[in-house]
Amino acid sequence: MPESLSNVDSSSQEYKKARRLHLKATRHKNEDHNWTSFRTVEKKFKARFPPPDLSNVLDLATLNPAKTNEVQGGVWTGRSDTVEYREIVLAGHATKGYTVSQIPGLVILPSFLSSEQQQDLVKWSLSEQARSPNETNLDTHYVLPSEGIWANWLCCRNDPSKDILIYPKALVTTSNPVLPGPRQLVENTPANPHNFSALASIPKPPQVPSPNVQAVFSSTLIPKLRWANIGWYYHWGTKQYDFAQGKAPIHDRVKNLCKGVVESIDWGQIFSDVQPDWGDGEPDWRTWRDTYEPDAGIVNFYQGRDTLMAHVDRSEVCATSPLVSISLGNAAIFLIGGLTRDTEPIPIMLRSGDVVIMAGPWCRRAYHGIPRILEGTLPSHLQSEEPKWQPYKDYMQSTRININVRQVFPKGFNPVMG
Ligand SMILES: O=C(O)CCC(=O)C(=O)O
Ligand SMILES: [Fe+2]
Repeated sequence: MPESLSNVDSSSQEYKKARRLHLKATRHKNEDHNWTSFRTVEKKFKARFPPPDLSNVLDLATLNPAKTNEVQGGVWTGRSDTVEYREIVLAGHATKGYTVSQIPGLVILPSFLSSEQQQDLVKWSLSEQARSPNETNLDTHYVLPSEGIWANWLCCRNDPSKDILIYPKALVTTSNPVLPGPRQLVENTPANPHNFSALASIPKPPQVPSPNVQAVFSSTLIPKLRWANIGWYYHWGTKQYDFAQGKAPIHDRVKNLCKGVVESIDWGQIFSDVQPDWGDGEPDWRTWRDTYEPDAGIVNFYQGRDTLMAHVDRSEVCATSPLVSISLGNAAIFLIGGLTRDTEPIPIMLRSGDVVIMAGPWCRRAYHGIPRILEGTLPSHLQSEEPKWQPYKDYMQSTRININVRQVFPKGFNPVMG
């Protein structure tokens, strides 16, 4: 058994069941799959049996003495010496940053957020962001309560007499074919300043509500929440922003946090020894302190077995501007590779409170994804017994939240006015 899995109990019923299922599922394993390098690594981390070996996973928490309990208390631990990286100093911040030589423009800030900030962002994601005027995956199929699905659930959790049924949209609109679930794999044209008005004019038909869903209580819907948009609305069918829908406000809490992250990094240090090809344009990192202004994003809500397949986020006109990605709750394996799926990705452990920044032309075009949420990794500070935290604690037991914030347009540019 690999060193990193020495805590797995191979005599347990659960392990034996996983082994039985694995043997059944791999009866035809000698067949030639023709997978890309990315797909092969994804498959490895997704596997329930044998559980993945994390000895090649970059886990920067192992460098931090303050994280010893969290790291050693869990089954899942990676290592700090799997790839070449450089430590960077963050202006005005006590924690450290790291840049990985193999992925120019990737910056990892382990434990950047305090326990209080993590709790606040979990609350914000559920109670403020996953409700109108923002869109969620549930809006396609359900007429959601105006106070939001989370507030509705909090209220009837203590008083079942307040439980109201949430009705399917198909009952109130004309019904049509059922669409596949969220985050379908659609190859889209990368946006840039020259083609964005052509992309903006591609028809963006509304998602069709399923005629097969039933009226339900909010407790049934909460575990089905998968995403909520931030700022500009995203059209999943075409994988382009739908500017005609306008823009939901982007909360100061998140905007200021992301601006603080970008300002704390000395980008000269990041791009001093690696010079990715900036194409026709000048390297714009010199101006990010003034020009970085997030205007879109998504909050991803992952349940235990959810994954996010290899993809590139290329719908933003600002193709090099930093993308700031915040991890909360259970830990995950993040894979990041190269400009095609044929580059073998490097696996990185992301824990609650970590922030990742993908910046510059190379990193912003690198394939990345989440093949695995690591069960049982909710840190103790998110398991507080404080009464008001109880609903969040319960929900977070099996959840990872990722707040993924982007800049679509140069600061001050309005696509409607031009
Ligand atoms: O969950 C993550 O850490 C990454 C999410 C992501 O890549 C995305 O939302 O585009
Ligand atoms: Fe992404």
